[in-house]
Amino acid sequence: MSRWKDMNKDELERQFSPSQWSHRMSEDDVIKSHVTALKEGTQLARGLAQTLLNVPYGEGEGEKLDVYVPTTTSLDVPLVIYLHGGYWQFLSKEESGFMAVPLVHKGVVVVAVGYDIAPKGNMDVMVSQVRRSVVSVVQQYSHISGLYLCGHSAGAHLAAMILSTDWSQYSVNPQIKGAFLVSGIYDLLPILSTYVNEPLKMTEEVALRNSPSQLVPQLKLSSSNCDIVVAMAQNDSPEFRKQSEDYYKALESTEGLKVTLEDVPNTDHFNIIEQLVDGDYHLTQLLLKMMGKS
Ligand SMILES: N[C@@H](CC(=O)c1ccccc1NC=O)C(=O)O
Repeated sequence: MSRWKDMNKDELERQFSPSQWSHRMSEDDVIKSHVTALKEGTQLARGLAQTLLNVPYGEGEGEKLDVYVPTTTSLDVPLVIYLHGGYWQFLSKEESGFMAVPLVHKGVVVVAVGYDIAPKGNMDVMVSQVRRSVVSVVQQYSHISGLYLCGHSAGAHLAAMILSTDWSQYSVNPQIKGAFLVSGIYDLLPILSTYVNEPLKMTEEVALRNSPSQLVPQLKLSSSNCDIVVAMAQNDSPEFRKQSEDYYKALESTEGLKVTLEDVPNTDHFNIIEQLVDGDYHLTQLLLKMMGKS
């Protein structure tokens, strides 16, 4: 039984308006504060780490990524690829280096991927871009000790689509050791009739082929050795939380996968990811532990 099918448009749009569910601030303020926190964190990271900015991973203008490099003599250097959120229509890699602050300090490479948000890009384009960014990273950084993904909101959707890739059509087969999926959307059908889809203009067919919930068998084939953390905020809306719970259940019933559901207390859709700038934050610790770097 899915609840979203019984909702009128207003209720559905409320469920998929993360800013309406924060207990900390007004709708406008929580978004403003989110963008400021991500920007400031990214500036901090760019001051602390060695950076390679605007590295192309494809021919397109928007197909660039930023690399945050630790100064380390260790041979055990994991790499995390971060996919930013913003409903596939806001934000960019320019606000996406914040999580490098504690990670680079522990000897982890962080890569923030840029992709063409709507209306320039559409769902098929964005999914293709982030998949190709992973291929490019694997080719450039063959000496890393492990490849990990982290995505927030729409970025968690894109990370889940990467895990669900049939790599036979690509030049490499990336072995992703772990994935952190934070406050994501894994079934795109409920947003089809909402304001979120206005710039995306997805048809039902596009939504279905780009829904990780429909691609669990492919994920099982492609990412069978991957540690997956599905994290949701205590104050995410019920439908957002249901997206994480349902995806977790679909993955959990799959033999061989290591999947955990993290319900992060005292967080909302925005500060659940903003706090990755802090080395003491529960999810930062969990990510470091996953990479053997705590
Ligand atoms: N209408 C959306 C807007 C939104 O999700 C958003 C806007 C700017 C930057 C990031 C956003 N979302 C999550 O990363 C909301 O209600 O939060």
